[in-house]
Amino acid sequence: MITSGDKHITRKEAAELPSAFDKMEELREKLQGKKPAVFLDYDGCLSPIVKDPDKAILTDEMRQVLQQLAETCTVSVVSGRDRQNVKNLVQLESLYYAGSHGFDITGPNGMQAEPGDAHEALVALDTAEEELKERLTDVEGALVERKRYAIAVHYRNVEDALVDIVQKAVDDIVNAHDGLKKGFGKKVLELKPNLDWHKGKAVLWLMKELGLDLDTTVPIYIGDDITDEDAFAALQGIGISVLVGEHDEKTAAAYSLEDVDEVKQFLSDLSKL
Ligand SMILES: O=P(O)(O)OC[C@H]1O[C@H](O[C@H]2O[C@H](CO)[C@@H](O)[C@H](O)[C@H]2O)[C@H](O)[C@@H](O)[C@@H]1O
Repeated sequence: MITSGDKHITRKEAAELPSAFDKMEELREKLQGKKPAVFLDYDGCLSPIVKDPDKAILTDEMRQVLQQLAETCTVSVVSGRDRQNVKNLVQLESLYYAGSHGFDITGPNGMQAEPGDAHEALVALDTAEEELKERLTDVEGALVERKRYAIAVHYRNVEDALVDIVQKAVDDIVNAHDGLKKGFGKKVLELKPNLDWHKGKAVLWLMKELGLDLDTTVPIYIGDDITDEDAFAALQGIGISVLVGEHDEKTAAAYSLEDVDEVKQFLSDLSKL
């Protein structure tokens, strides 16, 4: 039985985490007699962070590693991106995809679910999208990216002196819609449904839905961003969490990998365990 109830979460500085490669024996012991279920973030984990979100392409080598892994265990991509967008980037039918930070999930055999009950937020998201585009039309470099159940407002390509304008627009618009809340990421602000749902809940939901019991399965989550912390926290004490690189806050992950190349090597090693 998996629950996501309140539990004490330990957080560390990213620099304190041991490399997953240095702890392969420990990981092997955790997996003894059990199967992994692998949950992966996309940007910064499967594909490097780049200036243009449309250019965050998955390499053929990474696709091949994911394909091989999916032949040995359940693999899911849990992303802040739109679910269909991230599926188009990965292009593997055998994987599960949780998009919009876990609000929108599909998988093999026709699985389709919106377990966070975000449907009612669609009207507020539609209105906010229009308002943001209007407010930011003259801010060079600002990009409004609509996902089914979230809006990303990117400021990576906005000059420092203008970032305040982006932040103020997001604050004003999120405050005008009770049904929405603000989230943070790498050079991005997000407007999301104001609901108690996140990547961690989506991972636990998928495990339950797929009958992945902790007696037989070890969940492994790999991600690089603040939104992945909800999944690291959900798996603390019951699974294996790996932070890729670092972000601005302390982490609930237990192991680290440096970059996308290390993720690829780790996943390849995992499929051979
Ligand atoms: O949960 P993820 O799969 O990691 O998605 C998080 C956000 O990723 C994308 O934005 C980030 O990556 C872009 C491409 O490297 C980069 O340009 C941007 O600055 C990053 O914030 C994506 O565009 C967002 O929708 C996701 O929420």
